[in-house]
Parts: sequence; C-alpha cells; structure tokens
Amino acid sequence: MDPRYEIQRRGGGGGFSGGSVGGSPALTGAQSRRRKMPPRPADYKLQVIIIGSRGVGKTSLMERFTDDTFCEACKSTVGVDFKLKTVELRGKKIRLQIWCVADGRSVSMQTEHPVFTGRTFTHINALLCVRLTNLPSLLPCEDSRFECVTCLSVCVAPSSSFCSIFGFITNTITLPCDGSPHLLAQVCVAKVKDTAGQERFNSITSAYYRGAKGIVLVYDITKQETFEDLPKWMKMIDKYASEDAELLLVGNKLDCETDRVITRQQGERFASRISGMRFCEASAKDNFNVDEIFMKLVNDILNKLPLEMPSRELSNSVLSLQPEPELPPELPPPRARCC
Ligand SMILES: Nc1nc2c(ncn2[C@@H]2O[C@H](COP(=O)(O)OP(=O)(O)OP(=O)(O)O)[C@@H](O)[C@H]2O)c(=O)[nH]1
Repeated sequence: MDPRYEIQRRGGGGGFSGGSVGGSPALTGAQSRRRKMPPRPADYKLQVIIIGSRGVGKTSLMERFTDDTFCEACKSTVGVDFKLKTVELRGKKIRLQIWCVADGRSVSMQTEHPVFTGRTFTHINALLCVRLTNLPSLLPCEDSRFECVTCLSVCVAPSSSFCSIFGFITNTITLPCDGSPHLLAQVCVAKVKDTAGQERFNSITSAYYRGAKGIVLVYDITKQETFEDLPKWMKMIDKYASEDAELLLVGNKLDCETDRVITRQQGERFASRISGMRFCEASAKDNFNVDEIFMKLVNDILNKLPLEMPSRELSNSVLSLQPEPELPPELPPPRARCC
C-alpha cells in the first residue's frame, strides 16, 4: 500500500495537501462578493464509477461524498445512478461525474409511484426500461433472452430524465401523472433470463466502465459473499475498463467492526495481487475515509495526465459525459407489443 495514502478522518488534517473538497461552508464576505462572478470553468472533467455487489454501500459512499448525507434505508439502485461534484486539487478545478453501477443480477426495484404501488420487485434480475411511444421499439422483453415481468403504459412528464430509450431509470426518477402535459411511455420490468441476458445487461453497463478514469470497487467487510464476488467484478474491469483506469478497492462499513468477517489483511492481500490497485477501508455512515477515496483517485488520475497538454484539449480528452449505452447489434426487429 502506498504510505502516502494515510487513513484520515474528514477534517482531521493531513491527507491531500493542496486539495480541498468542494462543499458549501458558510461564505465569508469576500467569498459572497466573489459569488457574483461567473464560476471558473473546470480544468478537467473526470468520470469515476463505483461498482460492487448489492448493498455494499456504493450509493452511500457516493452520496456521502457529494452531498454529505447518509441514508440508513436507501432504495437499491436500478441500473445506474450518478452525481456530480466539483473538487479542487493542486490548483486545478475538477468536475467529477460519479456513476454508481449496479449489478444486473442483483437489481431490485422498489418504487412508490402509483403504477407500482403494491408491487415490489426484489431480488429479481430486472431491467426497468422506458420506451417513448414515438421511438423505436427496443424493450428488452422483446428479446427472447428477457422475460417480461410487467409492462405498463404510463404517462410521464416530458422533463423526466430518461437515461435512454433502451436503458435504465435511475432510482431517483419519478413517473408523475399529475395533469401536466405528458408523453405516453411504456415501462417494462424484465427479468434477465440467462447468461446471455446478463451479457446484454453488461453490454449496457460496459459503456460506463469504458469512460471511467477511476474505478472504486467496494465490498462490505461484514459480508463474506461481497468479498467473494470481487473476482467477478475484476473480470468486468478487465473486460470493459480502460487499462489506465485507476483502481481502488474499498472495504466499506468499517463502523460495524464487531460484525467484521473480512480482515483488513484479506482486503490488502486482494488488492496487492492486482497491479496498481490501491486499498482502504471506509465508512459511509461515519464519514470515515470517504473524501480520501475520491480525492486519492483524482490525485492518481491527475498524475497520469500529460502535463503539457493545453487544458482545453485535455478537458476534451478526458471528458466523458453521459456515456451512451451500447446497443448490441443483434437486436431483434421491433414488435408492436411486448406483452
Ligand atoms: N453501518 C453501515 N451501513 C452502511 C454503510 N454504507 C451503507 N450502509 C447501509 O447499507 C445499505 C445499502 O447501502 P447502499 O448505499 O444502498 O448500497 P449499494 O451498494 O448502493 O446497493 P445497491 O444499490 O443495491 O447495489 C443501506 O441500508 C445503507 O444504509 C456504512 O458505511 N455503514
């Protein structure tokens, strides 16, 4: 492990010299005057993804870092979710796009929207897809590798942020039927039937891996199976991620020391077997080592960037906003209805 990467409590001093996390502390007079000036554009825009088995705390780490919040009983991520945060490090302003990528085999869906009231899809291999009626039919349940669990026509506000016509709704989306102008859409929950279906799910999430300059792989120190899943995640990284992506293994839920089943040494050993992978333990709940995870990644990514490149060019070369989900070429021809 890199001795420079010392575990620090938030605000505990030390850690990343020259780096400050972009939070929103009370503004001084000078700062509030400065607020009227247009914000300086980011020098770099970087994409980081957080992966790991279900319930390890990916969303919690992301939300702790971006919003400094922690939710005791958050909803499981459906597909992907993301947050933005601007940080400053070594005099550079860096716009971070952090994606939380769920596992296709463990996606579950819980929503309070009336169309799903009384329906809770848990532990199913689900893709939640939306098709706007005037767009080509690309629902997975039209593919024999997917089994349609339910498919409903609903009204959605045009402003709803669909990730794509064939893709995911993040768990933050709402599907309102509140009388405002709506588009007609079909919402489909489809089970991934088999390995081929899983492959297809992966082919969508692979876009997120490809664009990532940094990858945070998380396990839960109190859950053996989440540690045993790590080789599976490494396969995804090997298959889809860029070779120069920075890797960081995180053993989360350090606050649950009494329930620990994975020792720190086990985590360290796993990371040491993978070239260039760093390791740390953290707690999203106690806000322990969370800023350090992301700031360390950013620092390592910056170290790898060519110094002489003009910042505009560099920005563009690094920028990877909203990766387009990859549509597999072998899509079947559209059908009129999926179920
Ligand atoms: N004690 C403790 N609980 C945590 C911590 N991080 C997350 N949790 C809890 O673990 C559960 C799962 O957290 P999530 O952040 O939703 O995990 P996830 O990996 O995003 O889960 P999926 O979206 O289902 O893949 C929630 O009940 C969190 O409150 C932590 O550091 N300590």
